[in-house]
Amino acid sequence: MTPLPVAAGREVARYAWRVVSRRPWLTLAVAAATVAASVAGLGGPIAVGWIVDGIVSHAGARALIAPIALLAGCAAGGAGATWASGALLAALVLPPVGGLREDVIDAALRLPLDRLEDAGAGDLVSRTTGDVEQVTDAATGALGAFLSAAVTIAVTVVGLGSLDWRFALAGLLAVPIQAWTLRWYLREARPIYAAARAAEGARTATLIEAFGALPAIRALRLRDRALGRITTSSAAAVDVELAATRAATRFYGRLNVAEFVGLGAILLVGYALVRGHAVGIGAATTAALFFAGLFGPVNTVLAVVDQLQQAAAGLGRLLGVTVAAGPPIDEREVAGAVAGGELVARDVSFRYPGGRTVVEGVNLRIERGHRIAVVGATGSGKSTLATLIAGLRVPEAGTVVLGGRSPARLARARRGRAIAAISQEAHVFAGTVADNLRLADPTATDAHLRGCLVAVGADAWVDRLPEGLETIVGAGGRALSRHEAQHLALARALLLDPAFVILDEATAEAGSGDARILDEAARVVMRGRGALIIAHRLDQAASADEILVMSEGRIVERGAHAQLLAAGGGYHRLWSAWADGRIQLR
Ligand SMILES: Nc1ncnc2c1ncn2[C@@H]1O[C@H](COP(=O)(O)OP(=O)(O)OP(=O)(O)O)[C@@H](O)[C@H]1O
Repeated sequence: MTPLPVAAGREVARYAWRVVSRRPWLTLAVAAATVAASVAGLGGPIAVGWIVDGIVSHAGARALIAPIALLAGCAAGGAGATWASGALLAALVLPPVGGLREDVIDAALRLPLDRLEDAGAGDLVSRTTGDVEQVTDAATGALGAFLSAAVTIAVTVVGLGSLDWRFALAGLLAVPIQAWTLRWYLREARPIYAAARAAEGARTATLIEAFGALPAIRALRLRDRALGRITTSSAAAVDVELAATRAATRFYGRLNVAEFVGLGAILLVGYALVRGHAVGIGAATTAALFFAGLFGPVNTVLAVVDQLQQAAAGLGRLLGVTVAAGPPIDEREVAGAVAGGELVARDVSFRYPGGRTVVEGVNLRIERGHRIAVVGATGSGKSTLATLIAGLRVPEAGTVVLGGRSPARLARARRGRAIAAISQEAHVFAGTVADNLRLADPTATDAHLRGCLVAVGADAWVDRLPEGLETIVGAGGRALSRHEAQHLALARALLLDPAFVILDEATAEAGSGDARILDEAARVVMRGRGALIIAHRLDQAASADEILVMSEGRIVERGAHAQLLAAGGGYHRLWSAWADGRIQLR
């Protein structure tokens, strides 16, 4: 297994920059509100300093008016600014972050099938769940906390310096300890969090595998083995979590030492400055309170740095999928490629990771209006060839092109009208029958949908459904038979109106009523288009313009039905055996 790529730090920074630079005024407003909230936070210590000075100089009660007014003003202003900075930051970052999951799934759908298979479902699932949540949590909480704490620290250091530069210097004594602590923590934490994400991915993969194989696990009584694997992967994840907690505890312990050193230094400097009449007791009090007010923001910055780092790592994993998929291409490029005419495969070879070559040196040319059928024994590579021609997999050697573009590239179009592939597993999406059809064209009217169902002969059974087109089907709805699912997929392909169709369906027994209906529907879908049919029943191949006979990944014979029968070769033998019912292709 090769996990999907992770975007480099540069890509993550570029994404963050795109988010803030797209709305510069909003970004400036966030900065202004955050600074205002931090400045307002200094009002409390200053007011207390004034009160202390008033007490020391035996001033009357009137001396309290100014500090109380300052306190009230700063409290009201600070509350308003804090609210504004949170609301503005949310308006800035939440819309792009909110769309991340959809963007990643959209990108994953544009990736070649083998790339996704090689990465395993667990990788994509953990990215679209754990990583998206981490980034969203950071955007809604940690990012705001970090910004406001960082600005508060900067403003407070300036405030300390404005009282007396020696206060700022004393406060900065804590910085080397904090910096060292942070460096130590990040060095410790980074591999721990990377391991935690990996362990979580492995645990998800084990669970998905176990759920997927539930019937086999039951049938073969592999419960203990499956449970054992889940327990091992869970224990590994828990161990890493414990290591992370231990590191965090030591981290906070060391930060307490930094606070002690900094506050001690400020008090000592304050004592010396007051004795030397450089500052008043009020200013020294304000300085000590300023510094004590830094404990929270410093802890916040240092604590969320690590959450932000994890979120940045998660963002890297999410952007990695979009970078690997490349940007979506638009309909004009698809139309240009289709206008280019033929779908051509040259010397195409392919093997699954770690396996033998299953398609080798295949050449074929599909013109518009022509039908090519591929026949061969089970396992000869027909379905794999279909996915290569459809652009769902990328050849290991050789090329597949349509109008100068690779079908894999064209498959990145959101609604590619170049090539439609119908596989053996026609998936029924949860939703109404109409929803299932509209995946091909979201703007299609009900009349248009009905037209497609009538054309492929599926209108009769759809009309018999309790709510016709509006009947809920798929998971949680009415279950459709494989034949109905295939029929619906053919109607959807007709609605998509592609230039080429690749049909790889094997749902019905030869000679059955279902087979005749699906064959007729397939003929309607293929009409006027270029078509590649993976013939699981030889009668599907007989009327094709050209038949390719595949054996162990190679095309060993090619020609029209009559021509191949007359040649008396492999196709002749296959046909005779099939017609006698001695063999059954899949
Ligand atoms: N996803 C996969 N990963 C690894 N090997 C695969 C995969 N799919 C197919 N194969 C192997 O590739 C070879 C060709 O399979 P393919 O499905 O293309 O043949 P086929 O002629 O279409 O067979 P069938 O008619 O049974 O579908 C087989 O040996 C098969 O086991």
